[in-house]
Amino acid sequence: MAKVNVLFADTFDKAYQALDATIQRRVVDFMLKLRRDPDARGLDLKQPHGPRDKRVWTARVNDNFRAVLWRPDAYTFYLASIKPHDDAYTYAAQTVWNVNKVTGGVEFYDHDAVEEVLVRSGDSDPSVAVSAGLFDGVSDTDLDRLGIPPTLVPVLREIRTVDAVLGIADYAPKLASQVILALADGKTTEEVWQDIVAPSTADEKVDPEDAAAAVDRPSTRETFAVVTDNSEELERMLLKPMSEWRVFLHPQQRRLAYRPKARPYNGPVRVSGGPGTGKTVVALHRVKALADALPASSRPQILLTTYTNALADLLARLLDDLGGPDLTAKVDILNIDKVVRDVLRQDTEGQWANVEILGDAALASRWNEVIVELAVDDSFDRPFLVSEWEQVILAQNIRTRDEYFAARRAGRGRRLNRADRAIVWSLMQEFERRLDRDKALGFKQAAVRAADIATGWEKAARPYRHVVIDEAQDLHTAHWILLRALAPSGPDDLFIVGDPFQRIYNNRVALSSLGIETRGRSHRLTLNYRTTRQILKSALHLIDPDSYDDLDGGSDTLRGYRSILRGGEPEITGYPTQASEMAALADRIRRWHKGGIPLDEIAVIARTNATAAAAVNALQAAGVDASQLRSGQAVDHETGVQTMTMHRAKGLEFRAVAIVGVDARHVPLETAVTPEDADRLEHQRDIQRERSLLFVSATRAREALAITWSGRPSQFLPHRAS
Ligand SMILES: Nc1ncnc2c1ncn2[C@@H]1O[C@H](COP(=O)(O)OP(=O)(O)OP(=O)(O)O)[C@@H](O)[C@H]1O
Repeated sequence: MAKVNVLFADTFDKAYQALDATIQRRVVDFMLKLRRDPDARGLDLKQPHGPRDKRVWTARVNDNFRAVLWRPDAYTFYLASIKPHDDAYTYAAQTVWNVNKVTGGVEFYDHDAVEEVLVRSGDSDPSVAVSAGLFDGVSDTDLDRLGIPPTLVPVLREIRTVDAVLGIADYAPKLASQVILALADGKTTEEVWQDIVAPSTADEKVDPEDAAAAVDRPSTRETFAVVTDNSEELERMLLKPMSEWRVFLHPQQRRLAYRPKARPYNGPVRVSGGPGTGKTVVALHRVKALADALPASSRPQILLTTYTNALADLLARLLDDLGGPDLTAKVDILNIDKVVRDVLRQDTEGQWANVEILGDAALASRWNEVIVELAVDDSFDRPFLVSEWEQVILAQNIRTRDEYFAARRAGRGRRLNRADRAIVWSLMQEFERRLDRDKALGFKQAAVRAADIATGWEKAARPYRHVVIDEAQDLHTAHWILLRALAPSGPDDLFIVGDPFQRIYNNRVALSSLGIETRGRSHRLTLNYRTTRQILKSALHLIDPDSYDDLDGGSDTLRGYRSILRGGEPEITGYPTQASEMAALADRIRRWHKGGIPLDEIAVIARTNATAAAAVNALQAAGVDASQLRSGQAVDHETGVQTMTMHRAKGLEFRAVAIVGVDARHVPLETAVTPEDADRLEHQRDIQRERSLLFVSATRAREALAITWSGRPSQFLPHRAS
């Protein structure tokens, strides 16, 4: 018998999750049976009356339930849903299927449901429909070129209202939904082609009659997952809630992660994209693809790293979700500081194995000591010295006075003459001498030493074959040199994922200058899976999208960044006092909770620990369960509303987010911004970083967002705050 292909749609998965456990078991048996012998009698394949597509069937799962499927040829089955007997026949008759001419992907939709949207919105009522069609300016040829299924074109011609567009986007196939939303938003057909359609087009010429050839296309797999012969794996795919990211990838996500083995990446790859575009998802799937291709070995050959400990823990949990222990056994998942620490530990001959690594607070008090004891005047304050140390001395691994005098200080706003340099160098030298004396290092300094050690290793001694990096925008130059040295240069060596718009630490690099060449291997994701269109729009108002550089000295853009999710408008509100702001916060949270959002799916985010603590106190006093999530601490779902700083919120997501204390003193935080007259460039960068913090915070929200303040509003919200 020829190979049987059985695939199930994301809608099938949802219908499955609504069934009770005994029927779920029957469903898995049914799927496996269909795969083994599609002509088995018990399957009872029958066609509905008057179908829109003659290749649609229903099949028996048990006496009460039937599956709805498309059988374009004898051996190919696409499962759409599972429904009670009569509903299954009705639904089967209504569905329209096709292989998309542009993407080559199989897609389907419920045509009757789409027509009902037009009736409900009044758009199809001839007595009302006097206004112009919303898509009159787009020709049939263009709609065809943009991958709109032919049967949807007449429907689009009837649309007159935005309500109808939104309703139809809920039912249309994925690509068509994105295209019509973007056209309705006023994007030109060329923009829609470039930003939405082109990344999903098929690699080869598409034969719309050949549904079997479509099975493996990335755009088919955006909606359909392949049924394998492993019942456990199948149950895992169907069962886990929120599992979509594990199974249904955007064509671009799939192409990036599951590159054919025969065509490895010929060097480092860089993937960028706005918040919520599934960068972490791509990194996790990339790890899986690399791991699947590796033979079992005694120690992990893949390093998956990110900036903070909390994010590394999150990655470990997600990777386990994706592939279980077979996968995680092949991967070291470490935050960047642990990577540094691991390398230093291997320096058993040298002086670094047992060194103490100091955090920012400990370093700050040492700087203060040096300044008080040595500085002749106050022309170089601690913020200046810290950034000079990190951005110049450590970034260029400068060890001598001569090297410092010859150093490039590009990007540093304050010019230093020779006399200035002499003073700064003497302060630096003394600062480092004291650390040496105490056998201590700062975190970034530790990274420099670790990079020195690792770059000295023979190629064969490099511990990993593949390094996958998430949240790359926040790594320091020394981290990059270190990571570069951990895997030998070669195919599939580095996979780098990050978003410059979310840079919240003061590190910036040009990767190519560090021997990490990603030119020709840089990709950008644009479809947001997390956040509603309404929230995204508000979040985008918080930043200036034209002023962000990428990791390679170029500029990054959010062009094409979009969502197809829908929800309410964010609330952006000021209050006279902090007490009234907090009282409103408690009310808002009660409202969200009453609306069905569990407390632990609600986050309160503030710029400082103090404001976060004030929010926790106010909520507790108002009888709302809340706790503060500290840095390094994992989310505890037992403790009610999760309250945290903007830094801690990075990489997380919640159904509802309230950002509090967004006033003129705290956002941007006065103490975190270099005065403009002290250093204009540094000032601009600080402001941008503060903006990014607010942007990161707002984009953690999936369904509901509130931004509030008391007193004078933040300068980042001026036009709405008035
Ligand atoms: N193909 C997909 N199908 C369904 N959900 C997805 C898909 N890709 C990503 N998601 C979901 O979208 C959300 C954001 O994904 P992810 O965290 O990977 O994005 P990100 O780009 O790393 O975000 P950020 O930079 O804001 O931290 C998650 O809930 C994830 O499960």
